[in-house]
Amino acid sequence: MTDLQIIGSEEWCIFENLGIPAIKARVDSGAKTSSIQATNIKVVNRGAQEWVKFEVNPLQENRSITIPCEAKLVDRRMVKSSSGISEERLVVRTLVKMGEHKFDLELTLANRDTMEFRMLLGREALMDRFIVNPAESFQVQSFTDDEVNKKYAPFYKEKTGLKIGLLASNPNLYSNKRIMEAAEARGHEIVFLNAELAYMKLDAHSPEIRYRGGNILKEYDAVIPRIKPAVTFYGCALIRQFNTLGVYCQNSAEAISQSRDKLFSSQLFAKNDIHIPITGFAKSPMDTKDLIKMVNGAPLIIKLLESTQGKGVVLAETNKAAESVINAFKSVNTNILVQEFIKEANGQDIRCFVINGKVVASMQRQAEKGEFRANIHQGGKASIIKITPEERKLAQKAAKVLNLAVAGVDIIRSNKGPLLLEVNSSPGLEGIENATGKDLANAMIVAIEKKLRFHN
Ligand SMILES: Nc1ncnc2c1ncn2[C@@H]1O[C@H](COP(=O)(O)OP(=O)(O)OP(=O)(O)O)[C@@H](O)[C@H]1O
Ligand SMILES: [Mg+2]
Ligand SMILES: [Mg+2]
Repeated sequence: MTDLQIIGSEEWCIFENLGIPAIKARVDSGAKTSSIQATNIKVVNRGAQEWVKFEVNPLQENRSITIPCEAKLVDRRMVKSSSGISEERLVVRTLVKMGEHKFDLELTLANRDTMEFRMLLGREALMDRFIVNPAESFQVQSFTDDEVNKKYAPFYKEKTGLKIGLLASNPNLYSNKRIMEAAEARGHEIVFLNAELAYMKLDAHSPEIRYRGGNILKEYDAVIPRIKPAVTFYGCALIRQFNTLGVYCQNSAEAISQSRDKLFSSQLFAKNDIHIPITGFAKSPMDTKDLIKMVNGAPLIIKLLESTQGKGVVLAETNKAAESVINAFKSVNTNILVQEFIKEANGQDIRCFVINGKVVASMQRQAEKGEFRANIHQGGKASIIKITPEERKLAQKAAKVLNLAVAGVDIIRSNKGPLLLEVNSSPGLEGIENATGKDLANAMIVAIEKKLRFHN
């Protein structure tokens, strides 16, 4: 017993094989296995042996130093988190150095829980080596702040770009992948933020945004909101919070929420002398007949107030059909608008991509045979189109009225001239980049640089 070394409640560990020069561990005899905070965990096969690639932020309250690590995978274990949910944790084995002691250590990769300490040293590591004196710290070896800083000096990246957050839901979407790619290519740091995993502290003195696990999101220069319709309400609250924290948001919460409300945005367009197809809206089914007459009768279009990808857009061919569809929606308290059908468009519409007030790309969409909706999701085919100066002006004005820095503006060609159909605040990139060959993701990042007067 007597030749066991005494250790304190916190100690420095060195992992030469992982490339971690020093990491402070909480000695935790309550835990069997040791654990380390790890993100971006990936299992890779090397012959018969499985390895794990992961990243460690070894310093407390410092996410700017990230060390990419690799170690042998030795086990997968189910652990119960404090909230009672079981999840799989990977266990790796690697060499640790603590003062004169060098030994193989099993480490659980803890990817989610908030860890004040980036590492816990459990019983297995202590057994037959150390005796814990919880009243003391750094009994094995101790480093001054200066020494720690020196060890980490090579890891400090010189900050050359902006720090951008992509506030969205699915990192695998074409548009999101392209935006991440474009920001990185221009030398910025971009972080994918799942809107539903962020939460806020509302406080006059120290407002915050935190992320699942407890990290505080700070030092962001800009946020690109790509909020899906299902999370508009919460996403916009987050954007306002980023704004409060002084972060530039490429589209504002106000602009996004008003563009999502087809009735409200139609009112804004009408008020600003932007031509739209004749549109009616009524609360009561008592007036349905007159509502139909008001938009010049069938065939007419019925639209759910909040819809995308053409899913909530219906063509009613006769007055009778229109009346029953309208009243059916009303009987389930669904808000709809009724609109004159632009037959002469022949299933075509025009999508203009507007950035900072300019149309930067445009395409024509042609509906599938037998379909009037030109949406790509409804089988529409895209092609390049040269828009008229009038259409360009219409698109730019619509984006301006809604105060959107990035907008997808849909226009339909009618006998009365171009009419505005709607404006999208998170226009998709795939269809229009493929059709036009333009790098719109790059244009979005350049637009942020311009707004922030950033020069590299
Ligand atoms: N009044 C109309 N007359 C003729 N065709 C129309 C009319 N309104 C819509 N369409 C067709 O239906 C498609 C879908 O309509 P709209 O863009 O209003 O709906 P959406 O579901 O919001 O689509 P998005 O995915 O573009 O947000 C349009 O792109 C157009 O091709
Ligand atoms: Mg829409
Ligand atoms: Mg549309």
